[in-house]
Amino acid sequence: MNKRPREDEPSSSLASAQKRQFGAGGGYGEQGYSEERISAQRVADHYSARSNQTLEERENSPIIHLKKLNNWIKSVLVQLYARPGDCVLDLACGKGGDLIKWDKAKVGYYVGVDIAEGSIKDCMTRYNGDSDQQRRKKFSFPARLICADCYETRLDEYLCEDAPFDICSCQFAMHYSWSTEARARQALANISALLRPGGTFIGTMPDANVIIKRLRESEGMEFGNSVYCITFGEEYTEKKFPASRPFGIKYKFHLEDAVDCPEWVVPFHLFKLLAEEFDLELVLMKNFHEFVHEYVQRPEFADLMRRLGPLGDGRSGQSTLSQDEWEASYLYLAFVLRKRGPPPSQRRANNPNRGKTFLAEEDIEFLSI
Ligand SMILES: C[S@@+](CC[C@H](N)C(=O)[O-])C[C@H]1O[C@@H](n2cnc3c(N)ncnc32)[C@H](O)[C@@H]1O
Repeated sequence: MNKRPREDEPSSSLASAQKRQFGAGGGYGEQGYSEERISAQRVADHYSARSNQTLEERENSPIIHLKKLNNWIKSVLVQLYARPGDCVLDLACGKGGDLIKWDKAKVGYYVGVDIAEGSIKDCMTRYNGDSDQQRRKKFSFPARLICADCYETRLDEYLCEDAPFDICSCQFAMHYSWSTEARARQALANISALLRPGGTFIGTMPDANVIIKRLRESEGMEFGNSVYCITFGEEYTEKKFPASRPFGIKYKFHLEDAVDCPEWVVPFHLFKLLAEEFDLELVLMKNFHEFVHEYVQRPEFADLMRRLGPLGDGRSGQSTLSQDEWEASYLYLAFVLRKRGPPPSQRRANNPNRGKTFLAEEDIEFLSI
């Protein structure tokens, strides 16, 4: 297993960063604001355009084993932290790739939010049980699907009647909030306000330590392998990232058969500090390599690994995760945060009006900012 690199990317100074970003008068400049929207829209368009793959297309993907490994990691997080009957808030839910995981955890209610209209519609199809991939019974929990920018929209207000949620999940997407401090704050404000005290926030995102280390090791502004490529702009030629500007550090990320859009570096120690401001305390943070090594030791998760198949099942001739896919997985980390405060002594009664068990397109709620 690779060793963790030292923590040498942007360091803390939220206050000074805030002053720079907001200027004396506070608020966005006109230009910064529209740039942000344009970037968020680019991300949304990219994901919207990626339609649901058939089972065959998926199995032929050059990163099929990486996708399976990612699914194993998300399943472990869900199994560790979700409880039967839980109300789930899935931020940046995409095409609903985690619905089966939540169903296995026997959750009671699900709200999925994503900025990409195409993805949220695919999520609806999957939820209704008619997607090509699914071929399974319908899900047992009622659901609600919302198309919105989770990092701009006041979801705390919009979803206040559904709150509190027991668990919030944001898988492979928290870094899209880190383009400005205002967005990062809105993301955490939404999560904190909607979680109950003692509620859990689970997620996965790029590991800034690894990305910055790889950039510094590379000769130019680009690094990667046969499955991924990361490119930083010329403004970072010195490969220095001042502590005073920890937001908006953009790079281009290409992951074969999956991602091709701008992303932002999230210095994890700042993420942790900012989360604390919103009463979210760190429970766990592990790079994917460490996560795999640790949890595959547990018999129940080793068994799940065999069933999902990212590392093969030991039969000869079976393909497994390639070295390049394993290296790409090193770019990510998993985290768990807990909302401060004592959990309520009683779970709130389930509101029978919440969500539906079959969703039509008209049921998808569209929120503009
Ligand atoms: C890599 S996909 C992950 C999808 C899903 N969480 C999963 O693990 O399968 C990233 C998702 O983040 C969504 N996303 C990006 N920016 C967003 C934003 N500002 N608000 C809501 N969703 C966003 C994208 O549309 C996309 O569905």
